Amino acid sequence: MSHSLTSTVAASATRTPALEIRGLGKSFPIGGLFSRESVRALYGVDLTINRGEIVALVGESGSGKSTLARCVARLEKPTCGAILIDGVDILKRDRFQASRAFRSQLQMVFQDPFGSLNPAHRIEHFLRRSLAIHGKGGGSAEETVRRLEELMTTVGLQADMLNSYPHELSGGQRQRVAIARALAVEPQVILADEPTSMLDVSVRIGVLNLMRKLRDEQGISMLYITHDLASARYLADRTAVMFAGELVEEGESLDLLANPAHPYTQLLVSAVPDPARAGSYDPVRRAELRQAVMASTTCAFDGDPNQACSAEEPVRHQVGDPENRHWVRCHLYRPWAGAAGHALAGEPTQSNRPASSAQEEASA
Ligand SMILES: Nc1ncnc2c1ncn2[C@@H]1O[C@H](COP(=O)(O)OP(=O)(O)OP(=O)(O)O)[C@@H](O)[C@H]1O
Repeated sequence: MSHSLTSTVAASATRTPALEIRGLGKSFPIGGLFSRESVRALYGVDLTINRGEIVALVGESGSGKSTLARCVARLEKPTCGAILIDGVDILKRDRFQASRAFRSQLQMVFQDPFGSLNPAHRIEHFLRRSLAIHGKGGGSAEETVRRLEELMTTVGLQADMLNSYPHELSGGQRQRVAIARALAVEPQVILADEPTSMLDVSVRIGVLNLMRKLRDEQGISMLYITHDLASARYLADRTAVMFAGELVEEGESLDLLANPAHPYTQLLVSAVPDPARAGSYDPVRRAELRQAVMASTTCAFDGDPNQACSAEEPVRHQVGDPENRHWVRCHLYRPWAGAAGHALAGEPTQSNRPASSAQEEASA
């Protein structure tokens, strides 16, 4: 898809998939040359990002977010699964590494705006190179210059900064250059791996607003990887939660973060101070919650983070209104425990358990 930087594309996300991840798995061999041991970093990941949609992938350190990003970016070879862009499985099309055609569909913005720009070159060099490699510079020298300036304006930078070196720019400005470099290629999907985590809090919001603008005005889809739930709520249409290499919950961001159903999501949410929720950050409650989760013997929280739910894998349960496309995979989930469906809510009593739940269970 090609889009002019000045054109305005419909703001609302369509339900047409831009990026589909199906059954993605990745194991890393460990223990040396003759070892057969491996660590499972990803398992059975299914995730769809529609056109003009931002999906946040959240999880704590080690949950597998970066491995997923690296597999999707073709920097790592998945053990199994499929990755489709516009319905075409790129793992089959680009057998060993990312092709130029693939790079023109999907671009990455990395965490470190300092490391991703070679200090020896002026900003103009990075953008001009992207335009040239992907043939997006236009026919004439004037057109290329116009395009360079347009890119700078789009990301909120002065055109005369094209002559600057990376060290002359602030972290936020450098991240904007990294985004401009990705935009130069006119990608359908941007994969942003913790793009604001190394930036000052004061400039983070500007970068998030820029990403929003690109979605709303150009219909670009984004996979936004972060451990910051507040920014996921602010930016992403939907949020998916990753725990020990598996997606355990997904839904519209506002609904999911207001009504977390998986104990892991509840732990993440409980760690975010929120003045809107009275007493939201209660360290005692959080400690109790973590203890309850860890004491459970029926799911991955039972001590071995690489172990799937002990006896059998949990299936997906719809949470609340189907319109919110909110689901959870957890044996502890009790649909009858109320709208929030909190996984750690106790067993239902005769009085709070709807007849329909009992019937559903009986007929299952
Ligand atoms: N090259 C590798 N070799 C062996 N194990 C790896 C390798 N890369 C990742 N892992 C393991 O895979 C799991 C997921 O790691 P990953 O870096 O994807 O997590 P993450 O959620 O991105 O964490 P962070 O936010 O700290 O980057 C971890 O247990 C990690 O130790």
